[in-house]
Amino acid sequence: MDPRYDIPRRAAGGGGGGSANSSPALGAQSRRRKMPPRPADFKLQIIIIGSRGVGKTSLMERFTDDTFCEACKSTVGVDFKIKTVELRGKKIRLQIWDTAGQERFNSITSAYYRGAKGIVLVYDITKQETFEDLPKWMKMIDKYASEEAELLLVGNKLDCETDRIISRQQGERFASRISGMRFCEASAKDNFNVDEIFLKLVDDILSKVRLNVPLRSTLQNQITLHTSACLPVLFFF
Ligand SMILES: Nc1nc2c(ncn2[C@@H]2O[C@H](COP(=O)(O)OP(=O)(O)OP(=O)(O)O)[C@@H](O)[C@H]2O)c(=O)[nH]1
Repeated sequence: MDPRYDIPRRAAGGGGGGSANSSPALGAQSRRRKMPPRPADFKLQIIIIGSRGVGKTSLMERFTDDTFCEACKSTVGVDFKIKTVELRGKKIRLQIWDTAGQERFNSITSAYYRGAKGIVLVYDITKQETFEDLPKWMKMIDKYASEEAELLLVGNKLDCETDRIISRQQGERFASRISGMRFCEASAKDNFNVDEIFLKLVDDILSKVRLNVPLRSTLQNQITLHTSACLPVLFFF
């Protein structure tokens, strides 16, 4: 067995003694395997913010790994995951920053706002205080984020409809008062609207940048990390 290719050696030599180059079959195989993955066309950062326990980590992990944790540990400082998506025929590498909801980490998390091209602000539809905290998060955005950043308000835990405290209309009304802010409800647990949140945000970022300056000069070379997966595009907005 050739340890490099996991291919039985006899496939290379046609009965023994032949070199790898003498077999068209292995030649094609090895060429295929050596092909480096197509590099991302664009790279951009998205930050997820919101009060403690609203489901920021859960939304990120559902999107990047399609997993859900019933009893996650609270995030300390910041964490991130990478996911590569295909959109408008382009390969886009997303670096998603998951921030701690606890106020004591604000001095750490605020440092990550500046580089974000998209901001996902999350509240829990079953917890009044997480909705009341939204103006506080908007102040953080005004203070630390780029004015160009795309904003998306997410009411999470839609699967808990019977415990709902914040109506959809309240969420929509809050978002409508902020210029350019989109709104949706989602469930990390049920995997409802999760891909759509991130893909729509990326699509909005791409549209906006395209109107102003060439994408490559603004979005490329911000980060260089490994690739994980590709997704189809499904919009609900
Ligand atoms: N029912 C339900 N529970 C959820 C959902 N999303 C998250 N949770 C639960 O809510 C709790 C908090 O989720 P996290 O993802 O850790 O919340 P967070 O916003 O990252 O919390 P911090 O890191 O403390 O800021 C966990 O027990 C999750 O299982 C959801 O869509 N539905």
